[in-house]
Amino acid sequence: MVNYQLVQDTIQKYIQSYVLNPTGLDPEAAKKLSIQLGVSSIIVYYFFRLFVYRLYLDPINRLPGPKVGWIPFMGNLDEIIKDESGTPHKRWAKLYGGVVVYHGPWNVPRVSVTDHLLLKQILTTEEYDYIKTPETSDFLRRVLGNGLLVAEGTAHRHQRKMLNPAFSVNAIRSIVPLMAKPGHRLRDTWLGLVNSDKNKMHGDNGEIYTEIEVSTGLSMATLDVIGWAFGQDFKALENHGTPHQSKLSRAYLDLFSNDSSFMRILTFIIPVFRFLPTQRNRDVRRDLKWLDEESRALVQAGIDRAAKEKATGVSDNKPKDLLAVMVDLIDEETGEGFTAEELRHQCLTFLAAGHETTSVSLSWCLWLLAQNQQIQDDLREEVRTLFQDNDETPTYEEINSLPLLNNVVRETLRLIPAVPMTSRISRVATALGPYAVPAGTRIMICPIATHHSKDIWGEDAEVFNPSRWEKSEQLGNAYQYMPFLAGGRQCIGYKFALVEFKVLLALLIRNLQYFEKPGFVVKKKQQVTLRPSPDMTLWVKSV
Ligand code: HEM
Repeated sequence: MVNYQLVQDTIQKYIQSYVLNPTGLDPEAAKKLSIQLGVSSIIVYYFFRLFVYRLYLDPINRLPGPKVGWIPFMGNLDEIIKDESGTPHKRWAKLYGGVVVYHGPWNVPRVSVTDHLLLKQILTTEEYDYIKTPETSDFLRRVLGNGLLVAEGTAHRHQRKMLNPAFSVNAIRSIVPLMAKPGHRLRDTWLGLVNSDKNKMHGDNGEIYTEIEVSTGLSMATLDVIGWAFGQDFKALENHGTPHQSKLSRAYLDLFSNDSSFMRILTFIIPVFRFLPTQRNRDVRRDLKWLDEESRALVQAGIDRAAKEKATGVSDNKPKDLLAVMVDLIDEETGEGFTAEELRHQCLTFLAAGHETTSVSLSWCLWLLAQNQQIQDDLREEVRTLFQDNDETPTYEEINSLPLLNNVVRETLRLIPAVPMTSRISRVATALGPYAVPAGTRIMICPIATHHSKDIWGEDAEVFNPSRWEKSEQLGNAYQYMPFLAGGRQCIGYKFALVEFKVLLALLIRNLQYFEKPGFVVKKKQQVTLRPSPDMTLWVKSV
């Protein structure tokens, strides 16, 4: 046990013999002086560390990059907050090249990489020398569980190898019919609104339109798709706004809401603020509790279903859902499958990573089509060929056979990638081109910057032009076009997402026409994904 009296006596003895006796100060003045000295040393230390070292002495500053902004200790945050997500990074890439240093909160240096060869090095050749930043992983782990998205090193390699079969073409082919169900529901909901007297608006041309906030419906529909993929009908869309709405959909709606309050920005700069007893923090804790409860029930139901089907032999000829495949996965090395708790974490990962990304992409896609009526008409015509005999449940092959649908999806993900930026931290000292990069350096990977580069895509790089993909063999390589990232951590669900995107879009475009709402100004806000802010609202007519 610490003897505090002894510690205090010893300190006093030292102050007496080394400070008071030589200087002749009385104890009160000495106390004041030592407090002053202590405080000024702390200020000098932090000034040196956060300002002098991070901006001038850290060797990383040899890389080219912009000067810091006017907010003290906040690096280039003024530019980052003022502009849309990725815009400063695009500008810096153009001004300074494919590898740029800028500074984040507390002047922490960040290296933005847009050069495709260096991206290949980071994402593939030296993949495991770069890990996700601990703050991002800690934040994501709270919502997504301890699954594939936040795993690192051998744990990641192991989980990825085990989970790959669940996302194979064969596995996805069998769930395509399930993906169509939420699409039918959402289309019918919107058609119902259009055919009702609600939300009617008069256009300048004398026509009558229905105003629909599309983001929420799309979010509920994509959550339902993942629900079906896990063998359950979440009824997120059906029960939205009713007392029967599930805790799962309420939690996700709240967690992914467009909350850009001052407190949220402060929490981003000072992470411990998330422990303050604010209403927002209380809501987040409640949402996480709900996710925990619901994911437990979901996984247990999947395990019970699999056991029952095995016992009765029913499963043999039936296509398996994603959860059933995951329940059956066996690690070749250990002969073990996932435990219920591991399955729960992976499910939480797929639920969150899978539904939000696809729903924001669909929101942006409808908005782009609303601005490009000719492309929208052409797409509708193409899609109608698929639904000629009124069978609205396309197969995997059918949905992938439509060239314009394919190009519209690719182009939407190029122009407005749902994940415009992601970050890594170098685990070991390395070199990026001619520049030495110390261990612990933050690396920003900005697909949006390469996606908008005129050098790669030509003068119309920032224009929605699906026809550019007709000559796709001449277009950007895997490290220039990367809505799903590239390398060993490329989105495991990308085939699932592309098919889901196409199925939902085809169903939603068949009988509905989308228009921009006059005067509606929408911003692209990055809250993990690039969300429309405010929620996307369009004018709609039936056709
Ligand atoms: C349009 C839809 C989607 C987009 C744009 C997208 C994009 C991405 C991106 C950029 C990453 C890499 C993040 C990083 O490492 O920093 C990623 C990872 C991941 N995505 Fe997706 N995603 C989509 C849909 C889905 C779906 C439908 C699922 C699952 C059902 C899914 C599951 C995952 C998982 C588990 C990871 C982590 C992979 C790993 O680290 O090995 N995503 N996604």
